Amino acid sequence: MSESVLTSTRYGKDLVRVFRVVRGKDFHQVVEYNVTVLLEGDIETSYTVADNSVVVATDSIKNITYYLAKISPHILSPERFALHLGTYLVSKYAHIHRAFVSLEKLRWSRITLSGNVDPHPHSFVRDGDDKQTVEVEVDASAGKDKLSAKVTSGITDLLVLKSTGSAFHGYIHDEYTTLPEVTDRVLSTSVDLAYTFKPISLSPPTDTAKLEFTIPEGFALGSVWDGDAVTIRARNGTLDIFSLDESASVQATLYKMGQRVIAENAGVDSVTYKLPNKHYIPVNMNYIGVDNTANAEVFVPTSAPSGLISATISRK
Ligand SMILES: O=c1[nH]c(=O)c2[nH]c(=O)[nH]c2[nH]1
Repeated sequence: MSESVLTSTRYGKDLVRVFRVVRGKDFHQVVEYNVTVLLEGDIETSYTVADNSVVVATDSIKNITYYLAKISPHILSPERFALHLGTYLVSKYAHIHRAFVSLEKLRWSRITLSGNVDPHPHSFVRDGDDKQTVEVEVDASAGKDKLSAKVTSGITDLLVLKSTGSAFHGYIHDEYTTLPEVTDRVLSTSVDLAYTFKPISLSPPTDTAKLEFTIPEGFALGSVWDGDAVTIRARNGTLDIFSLDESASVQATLYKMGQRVIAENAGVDSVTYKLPNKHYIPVNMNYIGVDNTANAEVFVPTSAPSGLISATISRK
């Protein structure tokens, strides 16, 4: 026993599902999040000597998440809601020094009815499996009045495919090579990208009971760090490059996507892409005397194994 030592601790609530409606006069706005909240602080004794007096129950962490979803003016912005929740937790509990809030925002887009141009005021459709992601770390270890935060946001599960405009040749040929070189192929990937904003300092709540909280100026709507605007630009830029690039490889296309995110978003320091190469393999029909190679039309979609190409592109 004496040869072991507790070297890190972190705990909290995972998979908190929360939906919020904001009722305006003419329009409703809705958000659905999957939230994870983890805490670090002076909690070692709960592990080492079963001291529960230092434990904010994970059930209470869940309740705080719902309560903030009810009262936070920042609920519609995943970055700002996560910052509010993290800031609240480290401010309320003296012995909690860091809060890690991760959330996924599911797509609910307004329905436009047939024959109408205006979107419906309170009906929505899940128009894609891709999710907006946010990871916020609120750090109070330098003092409760000196809060700082790191914010990483992104997109995951954005499934794309192009039926031409992609080649792959010139790679190493040796005794292990079976892959034929191609000047035209189907390219498909499920885009996962995450961009890191410049670090920010936060104003702690002036009154934790009233939950007054000042959002850092950078994350105000319309600023270069406005999370929703960055997400829309990153999504559109990624889809543009994917469609327009005459792809020499997933690697080369990925790099162009990353350059575009850095160029278009002054508040972003770096962006990491993870792109699985979801292979579509032409079916060999030689056995029946049919050529399905040069202008292949029939493919086997394969989910495994897949290539996995990743890189981080940073501001110089
Ligand atoms: O774009 C690609 N990059 C690779 O590294 C690779 N490797 C492979 O087998 N096919 C591909 N395609």
